[in-house]
Amino acid sequence: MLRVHDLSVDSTGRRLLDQVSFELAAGEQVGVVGSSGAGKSQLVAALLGLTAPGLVVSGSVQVEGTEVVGAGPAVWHPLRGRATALVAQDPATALDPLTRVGRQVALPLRARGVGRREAARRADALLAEVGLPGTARRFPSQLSGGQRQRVALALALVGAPRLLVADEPTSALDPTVQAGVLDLVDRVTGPGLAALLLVTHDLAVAARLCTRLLVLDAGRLVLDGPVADVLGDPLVADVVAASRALAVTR
Ligand SMILES: Nc1ncnc2c1ncn2[C@@H]1O[C@H](COP(=O)(O)OP(=O)(O)OP(=O)(O)O)[C@@H](O)[C@H]1O
Repeated sequence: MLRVHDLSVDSTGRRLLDQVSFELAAGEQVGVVGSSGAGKSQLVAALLGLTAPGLVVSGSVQVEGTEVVGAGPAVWHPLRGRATALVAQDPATALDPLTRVGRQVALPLRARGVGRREAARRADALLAEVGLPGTARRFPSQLSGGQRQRVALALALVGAPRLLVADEPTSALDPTVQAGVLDLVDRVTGPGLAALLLVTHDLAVAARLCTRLLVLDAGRLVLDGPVADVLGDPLVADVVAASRALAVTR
């Protein structure tokens, strides 16, 4: 699904991501953990062609065999939403506040030539699948934060992506609704379904959803292995301490 080799991201005079290499198989559920500033978001951005202007990406990222480092819209167009899809931390970045959620979920289908009625029917079905039946005519402002993140997930799933990248998908949510959204992410990814790359501060969450963990520290990939091996590694103690400290300050 994904082959990453020597991926680096540089700012002027500073390396934010340093020669990261790993592979991710179809249907694999992999967590990316690391303390604040470790480079998790830079990794996600570089993988998905979303690196901020002014930063320089080097190395190689192949999405299902297609090289995407330095690729333009023509290369990304057939991949975005189908090969890869992103669920960001804040659903507000994915949703249009002025468009009813059913229409938002239907729009990518319409863009692919699906008829109006069929697109609406499929949007309704997808909203029901993420636990929001009957909400198609609501605006994002008429939904709770957890419900909005479910709509963002429906939007990410509409193209049946083969890799779902979720960057702290529940950290903006109330703890009481976090579990429901994570269960949903778990239900729609895994063997035979989409692969998952889950960025999280929370090792417990990563351990629950993922079979393998990547640990970033100061832009470097310092560990990559099965969850049990990584959690048992002394290097991870620092990450655990950092994530606990963060949980307390939050
Ligand atoms: N546009 C930018 N220009 C220069 N440096 C940046 C830019 N964006 C992020 N950085 C720096 O890159 C480093 C990695 O940031 P990144 O956001 O990837 O960390 P993170 O692991 O996702 O942290 P957090 O868990 O706090 O979100 C940080 O030191 C950050 O200050």
